[in-house]
Amino acid sequence: MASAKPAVDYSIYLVTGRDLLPPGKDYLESLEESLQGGVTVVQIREKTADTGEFLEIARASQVVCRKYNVPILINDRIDIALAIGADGVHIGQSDMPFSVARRLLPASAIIGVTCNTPEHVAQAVRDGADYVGIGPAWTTQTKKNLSPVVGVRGLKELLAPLGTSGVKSVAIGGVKSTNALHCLHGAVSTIGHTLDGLAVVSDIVASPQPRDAAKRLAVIVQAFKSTRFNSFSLSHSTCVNFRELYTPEIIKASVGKLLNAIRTHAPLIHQITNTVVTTQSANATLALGASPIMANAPEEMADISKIEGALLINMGTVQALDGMLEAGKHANLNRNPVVIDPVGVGASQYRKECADALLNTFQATVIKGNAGELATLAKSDEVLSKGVDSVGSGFADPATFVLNLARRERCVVVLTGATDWISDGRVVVRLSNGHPLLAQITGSGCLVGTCVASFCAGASLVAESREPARELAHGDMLTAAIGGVLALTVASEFAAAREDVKGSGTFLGALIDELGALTPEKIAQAAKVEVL
Ligand SMILES: Cc1ncc(COP(=O)(O)OP(=O)(O)O)c(N)n1
Ligand SMILES: Cc1ncsc1CCOP(=O)(O)O
Repeated sequence: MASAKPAVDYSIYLVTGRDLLPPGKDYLESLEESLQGGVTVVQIREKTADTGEFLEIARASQVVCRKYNVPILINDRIDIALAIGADGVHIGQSDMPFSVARRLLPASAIIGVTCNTPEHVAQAVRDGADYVGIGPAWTTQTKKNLSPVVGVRGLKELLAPLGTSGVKSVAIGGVKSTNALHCLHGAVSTIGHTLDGLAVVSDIVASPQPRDAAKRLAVIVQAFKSTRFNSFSLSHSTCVNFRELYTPEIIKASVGKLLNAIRTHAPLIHQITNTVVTTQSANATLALGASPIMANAPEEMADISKIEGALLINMGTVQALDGMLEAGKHANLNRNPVVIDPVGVGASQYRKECADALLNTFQATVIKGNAGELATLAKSDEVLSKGVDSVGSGFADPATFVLNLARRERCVVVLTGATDWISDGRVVVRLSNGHPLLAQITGSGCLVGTCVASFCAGASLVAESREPARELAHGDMLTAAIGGVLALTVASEFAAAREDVKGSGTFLGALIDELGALTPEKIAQAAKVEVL
């Protein structure tokens, strides 16, 4: 074993699995190709080999790893690690206790520990582990007796106990190039702790081209790591003064540009929405200048999400959860923004489970809801719901609430009500437009979701940077969310002021008309925007 602790780059952590090799693919050839593709650390995991065979495989693998100067770790077997002088070991919760492994191994040995709960992580930190393998992030066929899936949002909870310990972390379980960016972006603790890498078996080993498979992952991890603001951590506000970037004047001007972009490009707004508001949502989309498509079948999601636009998932009548999950995954893959409207999420346990499934399966760009809905998502009992409505006067401190929820869910949060509150985890904006008649029509909140999705598509179309390896959605989604809310609330004021509006029935028609008649100038004149 080497004398000094090797510096390990955990970015692309390959765990071997010979059973998964494609027919005809040689193990060592696959390993070497994956190293050429950018694997930065290798763990030899042999669940079926006897000791002699394991030793032979480990030795042969070490020769290949040394050629690329990549550290080699051994799964479970301290004896094999000692025998070949490996760089370290990976141990699970039911393997050799950490203290014994530490005693048996040289001081220079890297020891990594599997952690499935925050308590496991806290213990690994106390023990002095070098890194933790946290997960399972998703379900996988690769490991028997898999622990319960924690999901991307669970990874974030597992990162929290690492604190300032310096212990490194990799996510494991179902990690693939198709979900890698979601995993990295979503798994950031509230104090800004990010993953150090991704641990992968099948996405590389089962590939006939492991070099390409490793490269795909490496590009994503490197791009994520090089992003200056890859987390919603407090440190942001010390680097950039966001309140200078987002003044009310700048916001109003940017919203106008997004409205023009929608009108010019008519982006596709894919909406999986409830049966109550489908027609009015489609009409509102058309009025704004975008192009609606209402499509629920999982089979069509891959095709629909290839067209540039945005996705709205409205949980008002959850009839198509499979379609919603599939649509969200494909939207992330194609870098289309995703707006989630968790309508009535507090009304039933089923809806709560659906919302969890959605938020763990793909990364939302914007979550929009009333106080009761967002309180349910945040697991707060400060505001209660009755059906799809919020009960009571709302949060005592809505600004802090939206800021924290945005940081927790790693997206823009829109809290609707008489006053609307919007945050991306860095800036909080208060909007004070709207009219009481909005409360007299069904689905006015759903229309906000439609407008926000349309503006997100507009923001994506005019985005200055388009880096698919680094961004799950291109463009300024904070401004987009503000634009969507302003469009509906400002239009509602114009509609309510019309002489032909006699009540809620005529108001709805006038509202659609006024959405169609909105201009950047009208929005800029009427918008009541405060940046807090
Ligand atoms: C990086 C990494 N994380 C977790 C595991 C799982 O290890 P363990 O819990 O010991 O289960 P087996 O791998 O032995 O099935 C891992 N191997 N690597
Ligand atoms: C070893 C291990 N530990 C938790 S999940 C897992 C297997 C991960 O394999 P894959 O990357 O193919 O999902």
